[in-house]
Amino acid sequence: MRETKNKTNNTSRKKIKLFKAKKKKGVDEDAAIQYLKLQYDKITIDEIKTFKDLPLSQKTLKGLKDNNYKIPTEIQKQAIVFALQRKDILGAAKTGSGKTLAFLVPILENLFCKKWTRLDGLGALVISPTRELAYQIYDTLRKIGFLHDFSAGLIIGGQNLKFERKRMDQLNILICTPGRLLQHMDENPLFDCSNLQVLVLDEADRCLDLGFEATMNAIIENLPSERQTLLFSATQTKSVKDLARLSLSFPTYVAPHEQATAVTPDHLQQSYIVCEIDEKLGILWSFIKNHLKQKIIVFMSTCKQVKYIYELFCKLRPGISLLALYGTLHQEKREKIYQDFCRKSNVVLFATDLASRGLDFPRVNWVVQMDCPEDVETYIHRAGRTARGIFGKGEGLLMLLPHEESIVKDLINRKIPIKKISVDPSKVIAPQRKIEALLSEFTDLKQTAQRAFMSYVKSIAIMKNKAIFDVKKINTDAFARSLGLIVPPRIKFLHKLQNYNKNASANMDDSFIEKLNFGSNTDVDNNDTAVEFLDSKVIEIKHDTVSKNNIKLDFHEDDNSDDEEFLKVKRKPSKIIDNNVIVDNESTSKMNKKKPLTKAAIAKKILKKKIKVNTKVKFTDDGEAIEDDKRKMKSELAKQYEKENVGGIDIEKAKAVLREEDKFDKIKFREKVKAKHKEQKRKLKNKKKDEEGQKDEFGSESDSDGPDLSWLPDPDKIYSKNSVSSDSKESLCIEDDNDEAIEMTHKPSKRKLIVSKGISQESVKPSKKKKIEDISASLSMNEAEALAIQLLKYK
Ligand SMILES: Nc1ncnc2c1ncn2[C@@H]1O[C@H](COP(=O)(O)OP(=O)(O)OP(=O)(O)O)[C@@H](O)[C@H]1O
Repeated sequence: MRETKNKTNNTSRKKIKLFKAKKKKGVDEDAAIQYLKLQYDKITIDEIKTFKDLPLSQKTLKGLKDNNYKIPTEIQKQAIVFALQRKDILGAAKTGSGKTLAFLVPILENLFCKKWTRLDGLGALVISPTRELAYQIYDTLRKIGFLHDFSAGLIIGGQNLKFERKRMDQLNILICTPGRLLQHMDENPLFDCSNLQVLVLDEADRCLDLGFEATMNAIIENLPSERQTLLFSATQTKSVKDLARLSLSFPTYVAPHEQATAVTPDHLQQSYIVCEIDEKLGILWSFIKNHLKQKIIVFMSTCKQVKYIYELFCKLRPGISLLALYGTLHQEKREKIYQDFCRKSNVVLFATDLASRGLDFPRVNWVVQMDCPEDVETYIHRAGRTARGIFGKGEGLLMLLPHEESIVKDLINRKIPIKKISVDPSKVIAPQRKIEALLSEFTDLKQTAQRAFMSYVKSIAIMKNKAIFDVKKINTDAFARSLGLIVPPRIKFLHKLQNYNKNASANMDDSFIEKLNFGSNTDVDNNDTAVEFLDSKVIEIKHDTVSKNNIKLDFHEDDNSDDEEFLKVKRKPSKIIDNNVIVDNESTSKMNKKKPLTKAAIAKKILKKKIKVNTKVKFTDDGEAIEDDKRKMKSELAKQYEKENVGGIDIEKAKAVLREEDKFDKIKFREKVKAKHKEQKRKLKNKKKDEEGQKDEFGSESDSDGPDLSWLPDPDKIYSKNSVSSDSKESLCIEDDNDEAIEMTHKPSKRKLIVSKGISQESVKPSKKKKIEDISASLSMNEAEALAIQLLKYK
């Protein structure tokens, strides 16, 4: 009993302990939240040395500590404090300064203090302009928020929409790209943002620019107005219009580096070179060959350029891993390339501006901007892929064409310390002959080169800053040759431009280019003459005009290497219609739409070229040509036309020939009809004759040639009524599942002779039948049997 008692006592004690612990936890949490909230207004930013000095939950602090985040960066200190005070924030800080944590920590704390649960739905929304950046943010959130009980989701294009759909109502924190988010808002009934507490736009200026305008407007419309809004970017928007779109009237502007001497990271060494367009490829090749132990990102203007340079360099084998990241790649490939670049060291990543914003590739040594960036902002983001974090170091190299050098002024005006350097010509090796040989060997590569050429020229033509980007100043022939194209692809709009130049000495203004058609078709002429197989000896490019004052670009080798890389940003290219008005892609694409290419138009094009159409000849097994009478021309005019025909079609003559041929066809048709009628008449006559012959001498019709069996008794009179006449085969029509009528022949079931005591019931008269039934009913079994035997004998 005692034992039992003891046992009981133990159990109850345990239970009490458990209960108490739970209650304590809840009480502790409430108390902690109360305490934290009280601290929010008492924080002095200057006194914050470590994350512990911030009023953050234990769960968040542990998450930060476990990931080695101990000392907050300037933007983190300021933004976290203001965000905890529930202010809207406009955050601007240098690239790589830790803006991601500056918004993720407040999100966690906000929801934690509100004791957010799964049942409360979506509490925070983070929008990123690219999939890779969204993935990166999600990854950081998972790392620092692993102790919290919130559910987080990554919603980006290229993923399984069905999978995302089902789980949408279970998410508390959503990291997404604008397009995919809007898709869920529009189509997914489980998407509910009515309870949203925090909205974050990372790379806010990009999210709010023209490319995303319509999508973002639609998203913002659907969000509750009562929310906290945090905007972050290294190149923050201060546009009143943008802020009004987000209903931000008095956001707190947090820009810890505003007074800094440079807007770019302190340990980023930046330089630029000026070269001719046909020297670029050789310089890039030489640069890579001189930095085989480094991690490098090379930015180019278009996807097609990236594709070509990547494929070409892979074939040229520089002796370092090569990767390419651009938007037209499949999502899975993009993810793999991103991961590969993060993991690898000694690697070159060729990328478009998709990879220019936000991506945090570890230990990148060099950022090379092979093409002039669209604007200063793009330059800052591209260059910012290196020298990241507190101790990050890196170098940036910008390649400019002589007429693009004016951008340097803009860079310097925006506090970007950049120096001009020159290339040591003895170190530049352009594998020109090798490239040409490769292009003549691989047709696909040549086509890729042509596309790269076209896409670059077009990208320059549609740039809005005409003071820097001038398509007329590009030596397209030299550029094509440098890509390995011996015959430069013909670009229609450039041709028009040249003709215009020749014919009119009038001033060439930008409006002319703007009027030209920049449809998506690349008007590449495929009439390149075959490239001769040349000796693949490497040619050295001599640079005679190296300025003595310029610092020499040191193509040193360095063992220090690391790698990572990433994605591309989808941007709707803007087009200038006049100098002040920029219109987005959608509207311009409508304007630039070419006439639809119909079959008739294609045919006309071909005919114009006087192509002689092949004739089809059929042969017998013995190899003799079978003449097709139908296709033979009959009229003299047609025969003469056939003889004369040298290609193409003389429409008028062809019409006359057809009219002549038509006469012969009509005669032939009449003859055919006559013959048909004759045949029908003959058949009718024969049928009549046959019918007459089938009648016997008594004039009766016989069904068959067999013996006359008419004397036999009618079987219907012998068999029962239930049985079916042997002559009658029923045809049934049954509709099957496919609504097709199936004809079924009904065979009667086996006939059963129903004979009552040997007498056919049909053969018995009804009055007699009644009598027999009466008699048999009154008799016993034995009597009935005896009667039946007698009757049989009698019969
Ligand atoms: N407090 C910190 N202590 C140490 N490292 C940090 C800290 N905060 C951020 N980092 C690291 O710095 C790097 C850059 O951070 P993050 O990507 O957030 O920069 P960013 O300001 O968003 O850059 P960008 O403007 O290019 O988007 C990351 O590798 C991150 O892990």
